[in-house]
Amino acid sequence: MYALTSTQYPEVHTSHFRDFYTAQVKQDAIAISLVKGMRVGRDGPQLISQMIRKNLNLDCSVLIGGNVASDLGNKELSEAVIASSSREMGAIFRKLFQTSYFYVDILQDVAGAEMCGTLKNIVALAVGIVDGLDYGCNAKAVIMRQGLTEMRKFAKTLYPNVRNETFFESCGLGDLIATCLGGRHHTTAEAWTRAWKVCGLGGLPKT
Ligand SMILES: NC(=O)c1ccc[n+]([C@@H]2O[C@H](COP(=O)([O-])OP(=O)(O)OC[C@H]3O[C@@H](n4cnc5c(N)ncnc54)[C@H](O)[C@@H]3O)[C@@H](O)[C@H]2O)c1
Ligand SMILES: O=P(O)(O)OC[C@H](O)CO
Repeated sequence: MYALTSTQYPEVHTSHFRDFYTAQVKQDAIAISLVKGMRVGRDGPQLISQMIRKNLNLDCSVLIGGNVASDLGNKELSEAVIASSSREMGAIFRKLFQTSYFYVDILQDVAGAEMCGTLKNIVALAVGIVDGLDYGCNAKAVIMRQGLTEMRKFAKTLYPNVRNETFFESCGLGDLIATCLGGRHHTTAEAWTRAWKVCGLGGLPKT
């Protein structure tokens, strides 16, 4: 088993990366990405799984869910999906990840699951701003519901074959709720908004 850290992903499109890993990874290896995000370059948007598939010539699955790391570390009940090109491939990875407190479902919509994991962070920023403004539950419900709808529309614009059902799985609605309740994007946006209310834009850090 060979693990890449997220710090290695920005290099994944380079020939250095390809030469280095193809020398070490067996031809019949299979890959799974745990990264939430995508690369948008001059050649257009690319999912992490697409980059791995293209550059390393490996079949690549993804694991995505409402999985705040500290909760998982405490072995609290969590769930995720593994999205793979086939159910057989998903079943291989499920054996690796599923535990008594971490339930893993299998999907065959890799692009849909990965787009969910990427786009939910934007909705979490908006919910953090709403919390920073001390609005109540109604406004947060609006942002989360409309956010999920826009996630689906945007994903389908880029990848027309993504499935509607994917957005109601753990990678979609589940991850959206977890991130909006306790993720770092939400926490950062709330703190930024509270600071803005006190200091105004001039008092905020430039980064
Ligand atoms: N922490 C969680 O609760 C959690 C849960 C589920 C999924 N994930 C996903 O796992 C991945 C890693 O999350 P993490 O919590 O380990 O994040 P982290 O912030 O702890 O680590 C990310 C690392 O990436 C590096 N990095 C960021 N941009 C870079 C760039 N352009 N070039 C080189 N290095 C860069 C940072 O320096 C950092 O070391 C993310 O895709 C995240 O969405 C995290
Ligand atoms: O801390 P965040 O906002 O990156 O969210 C962490 C995970 O993606 C939640 O599933």
